[in-house]
Amino acid sequence: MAVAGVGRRPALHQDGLHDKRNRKWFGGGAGPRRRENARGGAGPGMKLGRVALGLLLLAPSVVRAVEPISLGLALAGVLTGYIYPRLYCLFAECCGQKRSLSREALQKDLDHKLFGQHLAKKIILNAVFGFLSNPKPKKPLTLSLHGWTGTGKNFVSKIIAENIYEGGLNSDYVHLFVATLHFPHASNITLYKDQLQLWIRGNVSACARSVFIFDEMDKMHAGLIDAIKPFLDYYDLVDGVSYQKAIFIFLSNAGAERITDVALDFWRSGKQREEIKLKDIEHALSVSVFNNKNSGFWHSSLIDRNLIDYFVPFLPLEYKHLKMCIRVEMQSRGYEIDEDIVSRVAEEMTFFPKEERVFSDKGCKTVFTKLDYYYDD
Ligand SMILES: Nc1ncnc2c1ncn2[C@@H]1O[C@H](COP(=O)(O)OP(=O)(O)OP(=O)(O)O)[C@@H](O)[C@H]1O
Repeated sequence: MAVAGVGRRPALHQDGLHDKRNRKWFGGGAGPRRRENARGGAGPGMKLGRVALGLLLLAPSVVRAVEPISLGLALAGVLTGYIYPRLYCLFAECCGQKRSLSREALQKDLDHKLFGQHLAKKIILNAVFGFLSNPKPKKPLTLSLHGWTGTGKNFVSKIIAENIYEGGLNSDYVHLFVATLHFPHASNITLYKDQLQLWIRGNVSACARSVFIFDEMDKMHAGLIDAIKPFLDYYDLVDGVSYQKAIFIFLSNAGAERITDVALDFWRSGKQREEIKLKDIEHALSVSVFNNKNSGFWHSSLIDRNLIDYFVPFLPLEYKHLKMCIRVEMQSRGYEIDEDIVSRVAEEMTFFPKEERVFSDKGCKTVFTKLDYYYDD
């Protein structure tokens, strides 16, 4: 993943006004890197190719009139501008979708890897695949993932990224903003707003199918995220750029209490958590996020104007889910699954509410480090 301001950075497209503006990125040292050309996008090479192709298709009499050198040049144009980018994209990552993108692959990943999140699975599968299959979306896809720590929000973002781009989180077209890292100082909010707009504009200009992930939304200064409102709205173009194919994912712990209350009510009344429906949570979640000063969305116009497509609840994880996470980790380290160790690691975790001990305090986070204790050879 291109972590904004750290390591590989999102590209800043420089044209006109933006080229002359201050390009220093406050949140993380050096400024964003410029991408010269979006591979696979309709760059100048592709346009040249199309023009050349058009020339070749002209009436034979015209073609006959063209001397061999011009014809050769036109052919070269076709090769370099039209065929080469396509050949290139067979071997390297290009802006756009993964070649093998399929609903089945995304579903398989979610079914096999993500535990205890039936609502998130269903929403994400339908929302992401529906959006990617739509050749002309009216607005970018915006998903706001909410839930307790360690319940899989970052994990799902990774699965989404991997299903869109071969490089997953390491793709040049996937960008991560971390509130405490990139927007640490409340006094710089005006500057951050400018930077954020420039950065997103630059990357979407270079690749329409860019993915932006905003982690720690609950630590984002109120009002900052509203800077990107014009990009999330139903506009065909904003200053000549279309944002309609981009994907924005917001991650937050805000609203976790509300989600937990619903999950606990179901548990106490003896119902299966899988019986929880989106309608049991979604509205209350959006209202609570809107009214929460520490949500990053406090009185945000993104919610007010209905620009968030889905509020995705992540349910708190239970003992059985921790065991599933531990088994996966054992397998990935090449160990035989030892059910005795699985139970011992899971029992070391703390659970809430105090009396009933239903949900893991830290979700699946830290189970992996606890496992080290049993394999310290
Ligand atoms: N529901 C889940 N199913 C499978 N694995 C999970 C799940 N939740 C968490 N994990 C595992 O725990 C790790 C940490 O979870 P993750 O970073 O996704 O939590 P998070 O919800 O983003 O937490 P935070 O709110 O603290 O950022 C993941 O990389 C994954 O290995």
